[in-house]
Amino acid sequence: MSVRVVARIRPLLEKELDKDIIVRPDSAEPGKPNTVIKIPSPKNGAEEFSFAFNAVYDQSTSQETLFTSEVQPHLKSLFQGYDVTIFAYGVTGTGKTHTMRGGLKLADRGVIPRLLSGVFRRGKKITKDTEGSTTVKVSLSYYEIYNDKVFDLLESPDKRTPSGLPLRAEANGRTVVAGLSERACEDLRDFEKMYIEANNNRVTASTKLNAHSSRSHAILRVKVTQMSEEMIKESTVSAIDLAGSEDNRRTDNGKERLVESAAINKSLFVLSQCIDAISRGDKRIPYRESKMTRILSLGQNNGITVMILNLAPLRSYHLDTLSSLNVSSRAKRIEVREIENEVVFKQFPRSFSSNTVQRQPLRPLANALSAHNVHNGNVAAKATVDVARPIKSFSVYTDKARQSPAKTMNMSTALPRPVVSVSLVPRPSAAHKRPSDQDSGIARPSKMARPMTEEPSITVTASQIEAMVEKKVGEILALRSAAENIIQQEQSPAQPGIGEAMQRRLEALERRIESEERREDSKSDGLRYLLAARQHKEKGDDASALRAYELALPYFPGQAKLIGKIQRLRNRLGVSSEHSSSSVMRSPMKSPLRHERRIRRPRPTSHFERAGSDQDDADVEEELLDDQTIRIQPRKSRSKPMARLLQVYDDANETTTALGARGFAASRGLVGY
Ligand SMILES: Nc1ncnc2c1ncn2[C@@H]1O[C@H](COP(=O)(O)OP(=O)(O)OP(=O)(O)O)[C@@H](O)[C@H]1O
Repeated sequence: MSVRVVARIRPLLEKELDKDIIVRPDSAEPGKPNTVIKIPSPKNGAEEFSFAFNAVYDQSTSQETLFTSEVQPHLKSLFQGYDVTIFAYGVTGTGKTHTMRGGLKLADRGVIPRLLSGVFRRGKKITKDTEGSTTVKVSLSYYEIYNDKVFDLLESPDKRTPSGLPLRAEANGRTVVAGLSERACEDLRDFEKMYIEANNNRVTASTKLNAHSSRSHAILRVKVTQMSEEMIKESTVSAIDLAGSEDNRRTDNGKERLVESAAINKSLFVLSQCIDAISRGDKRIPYRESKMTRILSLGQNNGITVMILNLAPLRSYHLDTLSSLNVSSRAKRIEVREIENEVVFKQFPRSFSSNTVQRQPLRPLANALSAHNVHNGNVAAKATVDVARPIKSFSVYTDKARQSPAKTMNMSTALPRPVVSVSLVPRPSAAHKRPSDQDSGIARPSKMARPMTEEPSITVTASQIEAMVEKKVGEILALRSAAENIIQQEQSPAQPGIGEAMQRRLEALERRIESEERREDSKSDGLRYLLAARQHKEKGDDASALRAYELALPYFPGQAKLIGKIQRLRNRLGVSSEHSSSSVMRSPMKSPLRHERRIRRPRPTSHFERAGSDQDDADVEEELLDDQTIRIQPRKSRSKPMARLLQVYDDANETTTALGARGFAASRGLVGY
């Protein structure tokens, strides 16, 4: 299943005028719900761009409507064992926090409090329906990523260390925050108290564009654990309120806000690079370039992902809006594997005589091998993870390629699914499927054990199944006992305290690595933008080059030549500094990730020289790069003149229009991050 991307247009705020509205919702066919956003071309007002989404919500959409349409349907999936991720994306001041958190009044409550209310309600119902034999526990963790550092929002700010909490990759491929607190939450009242307190710990500040601007990405993780005598099922819903990208010429940000802004913009820039890379099918996705993308792991995370694109309808947001429309319309092509977390069975049957009916299902065993989500207490499953580390996989297809699901990469197709399968995990019913999937009539791409191509028909006799089950159970029990032995050895009284001391040393080492990585990162980020800018310039994409230079500026504050170069580019593009191209015209096909690739290797000598005023520009980079002790040789000649064309993507019609870069960029371009 691909990431579901929906757009929400916020209403006008005080002092905003109807006449300035340029974003409008539309439907793909008359009489159908809105799924298209239309926005004029910045170059030619008579021309309109269309961007198609899974759903579009207009200014009048209430918090309740958004929740019942986009979030509530996934509650059922959550309790079936799927992980769910919901995140709000958009420019500063477009309504992300309003959407996710909302106001205090009942009608204004956003996605998060409604989600929790739904979780508690459903949990209670399950306990009631099973007459108490299944209990549901809810626990929360809540943290922010501020200036690329992770801070626990459930801890008071005075407990924060300057370097924040480290990230750790788990054997199953997930990235987790080490040392994050997790609080049990009994009911909605309990949650609200915790949530309000935690939000007071979040960094917000007033900017010119938003009186209560979030200066951090906030991630709430709600873990739902269902327990009965036989099994433990765990699943997580993550609700993420991203900080908004911002144009610092419009924010009037001072020094502190500028540093925050650079961190926000950088992480969103990396997010757009990841989206680009995934939608192109690149092997390397630059998740590691920022903490936010590591945690979000878009396209790597299993389960269900919903991206809510928040939009302001106004002309003053024109380029930023185009930018986020471009990024998010590509995000909807990202394929995520929708697989259930495996159930952890508390006991395996002791014997498997032919009249034993309750055989452990083949599916959970297969899932245990893939170990997507392993309950802490299950040693056997943990050991299995270590043995067979799952392959991180994601699948990508373009909208057009939907008809050919065979293109989708899914490692799970390697597992043949027997015709007979006994599972305690209910398979989602048709009612569970998303409306978009039902409408389209397109077969939903794979769950873990669901082959994409036609299922091979395997005839398996009852005794064969029994033998298979017995073999698998034997393997798992052997692994479990091996793992238990290891743990016993580690806990042996002959070596008191070794585990703890070792743990402390490992954590200290990890913190050191993290802080060194961070130092390196901040040094290299500026250089990376510079090089990206240079590559855009070489391709004749001045608007993107300008954007990258602007992103580089906070890393080289007051650098006169860099400022001069930005000014020259602005003049050349006819962009005023007031509304400069904080967003940069870039086609969905043109990705800054390409910079990523080249950035790491110094370019060959023949790539770095240009005549006229461009030579000055080359000097700036070289000077700055020299400062950072990285030498890049001047380019002698330019072998291939680059076509100065920009592709503008019309997602609804799936067409691209080529525009002259200079001409188009002169009216300011689209797509930054
Ligand atoms: N759907 C809506 N209905 C009413 N008011 C809204 C809506 N969306 C946003 N607003 C208002 O718009 C303003 C900006 O919204 P909000 O703070 O949620 O933006 P944001 O995208 O989270 O910004 P930032 O990225 O700076 O944190 C707030 O005053 C908020 O109440």
